[in-house]
Amino acid sequence: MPTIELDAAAVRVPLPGRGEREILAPTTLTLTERRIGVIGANGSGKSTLARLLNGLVRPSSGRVTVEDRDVVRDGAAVRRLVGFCFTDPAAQLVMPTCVEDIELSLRRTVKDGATRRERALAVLAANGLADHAHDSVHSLSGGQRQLLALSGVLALEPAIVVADEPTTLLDRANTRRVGDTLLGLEQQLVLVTHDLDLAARCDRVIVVDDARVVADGTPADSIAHYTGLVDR
Ligand SMILES: Nc1ncnc2c1ncn2[C@@H]1O[C@H](COP(=O)(O)OP(=O)(O)OP(=O)(O)O)[C@@H](O)[C@H]1O
Repeated sequence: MPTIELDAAAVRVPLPGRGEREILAPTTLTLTERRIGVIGANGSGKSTLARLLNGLVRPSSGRVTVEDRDVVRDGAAVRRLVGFCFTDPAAQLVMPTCVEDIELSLRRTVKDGATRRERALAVLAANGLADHAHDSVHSLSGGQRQLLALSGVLALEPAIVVADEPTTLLDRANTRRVGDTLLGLEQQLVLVTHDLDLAARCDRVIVVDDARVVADGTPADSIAHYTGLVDR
């Protein structure tokens, strides 16, 4: 599996007229497991941590590297390695039909139009969307839309997938479908989630509370720590 390293990486944002606020305290982690869950309360800093991993957020101090590439200095290389899946697929889906949306993802890497179409159809088929290739993105269910957004990320064959609450908008059946797809990926997965059943299926779970990592270990230990915080 790839290696993601945070070396005292912290994120601070300006508070107008009042200095700065730390939204992630200096954090040092080495992530090498296949499926890494990140859990914690609303506003605790999970998305900030996830966004550091592909340069969507830059560390205010410290360093983040992916396979020894610095997310700030080697941003383009890091974005090729790390695919990012958002909570709301609408943030990623912009073309009228499903196949066109995947083709858009592939526009830089596959120059020939016929090959691009072939590759896009294969990616849709691999994610159970073959029958919807020529359908409007808007005709899909919420779960199918999330799978389509994920397909667009997977089309680029990233070594790592970071998914930020990808099932939050989904019902139970679609949560299971999208969760099964993500947890079954061959790639390394960093999964930010409020779904403790999905977190329990990861190899390692990190708990974020009040802008810092407060637990990091087996799913059972980390989930117990988190529920202890909630019940406190
Ligand atoms: N660019 C920014 N400027 C100011 N504050 C920010 C910025 N980005 C995040 N924050 C604040 O930092 C805190 C942590 O945000 P973050 O999105 O990382 O939390 P989260 O754990 O992912 O929450 P949720 O579960 O609600 O998605 C929140 O209070 C948020 O309002």
